[in-house]
Amino acid sequence: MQVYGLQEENWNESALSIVVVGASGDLAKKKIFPALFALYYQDMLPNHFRVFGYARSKMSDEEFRELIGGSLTCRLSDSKDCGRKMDDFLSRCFYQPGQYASDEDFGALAARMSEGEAGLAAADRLFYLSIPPNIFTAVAGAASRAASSQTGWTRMIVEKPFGKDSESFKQLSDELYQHLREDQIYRIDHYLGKELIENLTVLRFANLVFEPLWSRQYIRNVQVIFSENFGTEGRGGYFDQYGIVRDVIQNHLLQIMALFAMEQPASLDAEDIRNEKVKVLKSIQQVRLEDCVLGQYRSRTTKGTTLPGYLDDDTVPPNSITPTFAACAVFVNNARWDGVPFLLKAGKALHSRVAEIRVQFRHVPGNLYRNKLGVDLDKATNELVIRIQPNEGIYMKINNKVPGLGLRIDSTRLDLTYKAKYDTHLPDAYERLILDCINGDRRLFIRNDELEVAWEKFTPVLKEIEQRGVQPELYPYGSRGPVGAHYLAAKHGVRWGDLVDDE
Ligand SMILES: NC(=O)C1=CN([C@@H]2O[C@H](COP(=O)(O)OP(=O)(O)OC[C@H]3O[C@@H](n4cnc5c(N)ncnc54)[C@H](OP(=O)(O)O)[C@@H]3O)[C@@H](O)[C@H]2O)C=CC1
Ligand SMILES: O=C1O[C@H](COP(=O)(O)O)[C@@H](O)[C@H](O)[C@H]1O
Repeated sequence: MQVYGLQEENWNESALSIVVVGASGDLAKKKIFPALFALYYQDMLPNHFRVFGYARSKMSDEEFRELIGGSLTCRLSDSKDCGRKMDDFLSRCFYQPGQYASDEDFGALAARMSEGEAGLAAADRLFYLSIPPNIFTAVAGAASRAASSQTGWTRMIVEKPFGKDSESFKQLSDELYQHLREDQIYRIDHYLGKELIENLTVLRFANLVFEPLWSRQYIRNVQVIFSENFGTEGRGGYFDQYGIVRDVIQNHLLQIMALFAMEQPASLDAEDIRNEKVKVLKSIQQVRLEDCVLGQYRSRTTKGTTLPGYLDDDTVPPNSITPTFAACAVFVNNARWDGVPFLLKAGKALHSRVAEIRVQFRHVPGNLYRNKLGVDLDKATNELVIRIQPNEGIYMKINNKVPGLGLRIDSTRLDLTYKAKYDTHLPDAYERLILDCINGDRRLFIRNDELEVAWEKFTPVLKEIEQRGVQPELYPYGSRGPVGAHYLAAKHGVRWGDLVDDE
């Protein structure tokens, strides 16, 4: 395996063509091209790399360069050479218009790719499917038939959503297997590419102090929290067909939970890690409707400005009951986690943008300092917070004597805030994941059986919600979400750590 960015001697041996299918779209512009430029800027791409945009929209190479040029930024600290590098990068970008199911059009793309591959020992081709899911299979078929590499590898990154339930997942999966082998499919969940998520296994398995505490014996509950302070703006059409459970909880939050709760893998090999994830996912109980709270944001007028409700989005059908907020209590039926609630909470149009994991520990038995800590024992227990974004960091809430005469105890933090400790920019998740795919590193991509189990756990409750037409509880735009989330937490003896910290 060639490891680009690390083994420079390999860089001249083969060509790399990266094809962004759906190049005219939102994700391509917002994330994929900026990530590719950031990799190029950091010299992580091989010498003979070229980028091809592919979509139905008609554009010349020049127009395409203009389109993506506007979204590239020189955000890296050493940006003095950035203008020149940007021009170099753009000169390696090309655009090929075409239909998604057309072998002929993908053949024309292949002919253009071949031009830059001539004379090199191997030509590797990476297709990033940044398109709506209803055309994944058509593209996989046409691209693999007409534009696969004959001398190197061909890989495809497939975006979410990967199905809507167990049945549609299986259909999509079977269809993709008609064109691609498992080792060619890179199912992306961009949360796995975030710095703090990569660090989760390091934190657990490289520190003696955590692993012994990582069980029902010491942990009271685990909270995986995602909140955004903006609504579906512009993506309502997509979002309404899926809802927040499918958009965020069944994938991003469940993946985080699996990494958090799995047993130690035999090695850092992708298959060993993914075997452990599948094992713990299988041990999760079916999610029950009585353990879920659903919400939908409504409009709110504040200081003379009206923030639109979900139903005010023109792309959302009138009277939609699609949830934009959900909190679910999930349980793992195994010896390590029996009885520990994992609370997964996600919402749009809330009061802040944050993603974090909160681990609340049990009370110290026979606590000597009980009367010094006040009556609120919830506030006096240790809590480990892994802040995924923004202001990435890890902190542990501990009880500490307030310095000075007398004996006053205070809850304070052992704090590792990344920007205070590390003078380096954190790579965007898409940078890391695209580079991993180029290097053939599958650890942070999702295997088919992981998704199969993930859908098994959520499909029954999603169907029940839809069949019963469960009405979401309304919450105002910019609020802390529906009150029902507090009742759900209280039912399981939990207080939301993010809301306590806000007080
Ligand atoms: N945008 C985001 O923030 C995120 C997106 N994703 C996923 O990434 C993928 C791409 O997302 P995004 O860029 O937002 O998608 P877009 O809706 O912007 O679609 C991408 C491109 O696909 C083509 N397209 C759109 N609709 C259709 C259609 N019905 N039939 C055929 N072609 C169509 C269009 O290109 P043209 O008309 O030129 O052919 C469009 O520019 C999706 O699977 C999405 O779920 C995942 C996480 C976040
Ligand atoms: O996958 C998705 O993620 C984004 C949030 O990603 P982030 O990296 O900006 O936190 C979310 O807005 C979107 O609805 C969802 O599809």
